[in-house]
Amino acid sequence: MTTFVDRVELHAAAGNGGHGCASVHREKFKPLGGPDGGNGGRGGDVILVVDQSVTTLLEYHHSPHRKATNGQPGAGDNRSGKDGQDLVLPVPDGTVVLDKEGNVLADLVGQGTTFIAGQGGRGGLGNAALASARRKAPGFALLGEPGESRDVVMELKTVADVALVGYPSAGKSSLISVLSAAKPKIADYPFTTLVPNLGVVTAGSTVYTIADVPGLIPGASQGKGLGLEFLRHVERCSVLVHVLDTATLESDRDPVSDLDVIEAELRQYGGLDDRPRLVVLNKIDIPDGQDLAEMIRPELEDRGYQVFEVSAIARTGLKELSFALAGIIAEARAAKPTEEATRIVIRPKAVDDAGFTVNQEEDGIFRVRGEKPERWVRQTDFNNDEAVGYLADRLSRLGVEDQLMKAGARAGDGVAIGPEENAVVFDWEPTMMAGAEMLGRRGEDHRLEAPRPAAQRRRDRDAERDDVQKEYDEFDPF
Ligand SMILES: Nc1nc2c(ncn2[C@@H]2O[C@H](COP(=O)(O)OP(=O)(O)OP(=O)(O)O)[C@@H](O)[C@H]2O)c(=O)[nH]1
Ligand SMILES: [Mg+2]
Repeated sequence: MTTFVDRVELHAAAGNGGHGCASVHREKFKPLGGPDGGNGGRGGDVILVVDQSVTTLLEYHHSPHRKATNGQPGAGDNRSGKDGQDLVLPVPDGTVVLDKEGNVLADLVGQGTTFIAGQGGRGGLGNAALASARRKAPGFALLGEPGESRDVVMELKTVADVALVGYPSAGKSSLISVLSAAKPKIADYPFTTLVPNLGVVTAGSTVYTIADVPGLIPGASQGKGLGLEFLRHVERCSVLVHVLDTATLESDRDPVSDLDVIEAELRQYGGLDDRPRLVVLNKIDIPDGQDLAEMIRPELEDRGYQVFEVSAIARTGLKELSFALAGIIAEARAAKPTEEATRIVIRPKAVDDAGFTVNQEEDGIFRVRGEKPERWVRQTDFNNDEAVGYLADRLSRLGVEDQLMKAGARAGDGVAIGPEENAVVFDWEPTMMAGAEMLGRRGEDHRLEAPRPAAQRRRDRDAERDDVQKEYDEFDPF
């Protein structure tokens, strides 16, 4: 039996960035030759790419954890670390990527369409790159950033040429099993098919795909039964085939009213009106079925349908059906102007790149959120005072200090940078951030210290800021 997995969870872990290197050039008779620590390499991305030769998500069902390689650390003598390798994961055409809450992140259609599921971490700058007029020989380097780790859900919206629609037990799965090499599960009770099956049919020189999906019942378009799940798959097919049961034992049904019910559901769902349709009358191996088929054929043809009488069990009428479908598909393909150009899906930016927010929380802590401040914190080696000072300069230049002050933060207040689960917490000292390791001064109450007059404080800060500003005008690594 072929297993068809159309919904999987993927845990994508991008590679970490390599750390920058802090090193001093050494040469005979030149004891202090200047900083020459190289930058760390970028961590590899985890990238999803549509590959039309891939038909299921089964592989990710079996091994859902995927990791790209890390960037290498920088080295002395200005040697940069090697970048990590991107991990390219092939996915079937029609894969929809969602987050855990069910929001669509990307809809991947067309060979080569890509989506970055996990972004590799940036490499840290080495001390050579961090040198500036003011900081001629930095004794520190930036850390590489951890790669992005993300859980996504991938769903397959079938991209088949033909969709078989009909009531449960009309014989859709049986039909696909005899038209193609697919071996779907077939049983004698409703809703056998829980996920779509995909079969490949060869008729003459035309090769096309046919999707077998869960049976429809009245109310499907409103989400009854597996209706919506099912209709999601039909959306992309270019031909619809009504599979009608000519031998149903349910007394209140007959093929023509079945057809009306299904058509009403399709109309309700919408967007499928332009798709060509044809009708298959199945189960004519049963004598009553054969009689009924002959009786209703004229009515269906009057409605404009091309009608095929078949038996999936006795395998009759199949050739005519598969060649008729091949004809319609060949025509549809010829009418399609050109192959859709490869579309690159660029992941939307999560937060405003330049911005950050400061909020005081219930416990009195001031929380700073924003891409840059959070990144800078990740890049900082808190065991190195100079690196911590550099971080303080960066934050001050971005205006984080100003905002903290506006939000009412006072010297000694707790400031957290980053999300709740993963933040770095400081005791705040204006224009000088101390690392968490320097928190030892318990018992001192900053509020008791005589504060500088506000105007003086501002002047001092501005003077310092100008200095920092100048340095940054001269050099900004990002
Ligand atoms: N006699 C006869 N029985 C058939 C024929 N085609 C299918 N059946 C039987 O009808 C039952 C349902 O067939 P399926 O192929 O599972 O029907 P389905 O349309 O896929 O059903 P769902 O997946 O529930 O929507 C099975 O017991 C089949 O053996 C046929 O041509 N003749
Ligand atoms: Mg079925």
